[in-house]
Amino acid sequence: MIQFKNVTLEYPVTRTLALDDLSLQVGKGEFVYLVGHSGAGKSSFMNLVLKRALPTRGEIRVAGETLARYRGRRTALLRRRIGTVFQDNLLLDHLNAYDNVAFTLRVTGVPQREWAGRVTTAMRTVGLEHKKHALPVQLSQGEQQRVAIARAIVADPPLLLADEPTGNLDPDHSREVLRVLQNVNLRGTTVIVATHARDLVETFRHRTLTLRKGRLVRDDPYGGYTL
Ligand SMILES: Nc1ncnc2c1ncn2[C@@H]1O[C@H](COP(=O)(O)OP(=O)(O)OP(=O)(O)O)[C@@H](O)[C@H]1O
Repeated sequence: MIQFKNVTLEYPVTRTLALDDLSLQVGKGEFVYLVGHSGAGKSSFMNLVLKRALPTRGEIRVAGETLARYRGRRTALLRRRIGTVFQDNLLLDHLNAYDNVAFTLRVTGVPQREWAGRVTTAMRTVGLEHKKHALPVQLSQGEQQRVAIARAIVADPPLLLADEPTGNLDPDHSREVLRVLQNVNLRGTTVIVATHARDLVETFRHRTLTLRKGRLVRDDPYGGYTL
């Protein structure tokens, strides 16, 4: 699903070396954690996969295709096929949970007759079918995070990128979110989770990639949190 070959990312203005000669592969259907100290390069990795940033050197392939060959509209289409759960993509305040989730279907061009069924399935996956009429302010942070996951998965993306999906959540809600992500993975979506949540990485074991100063220093198939 993802292949990085000797990828280096140096941010232009500050000349920060965010990723340094990174080579790795993530196969279809895998569940992978990305861990590392703050500034290790986790978000930069996600941004490269989404082509929000361009590598200074090296080659990136997503779903078998070289990202450098994607241009304009194709880049937009690629992004639409990748579900994202990021701290900064908040729910739209004026829309209820159902409409927030349906919004993804609108922008991905899914026919309207499929919306109700798909939204209901996604809301059920995150355990919030009964809250579909609630506005974001009427939901707890954990529930809002689960709606954000429902929104990310409703179009059945082959790949889901989650950057700190349990940031700001208490331990119970964090575990709930992790279970949801695992369910999504069991349904066939490749899931990559960048996180600082040691307890989750230790409890729900999956392959774990550790970055340190932009370098891959560990690739543990059985998981475990060692920075
Ligand atoms: N847009 C940018 N311009 C310049 N430097 C950046 C930019 N974004 C990130 N950096 C720098 O690149 C390095 C990697 O940052 P990145 O956000 O990828 O780390 P991270 O592992 O996601 O950190 P955190 O766990 O704190 O989110 C850091 O030194 C950071 O300061």
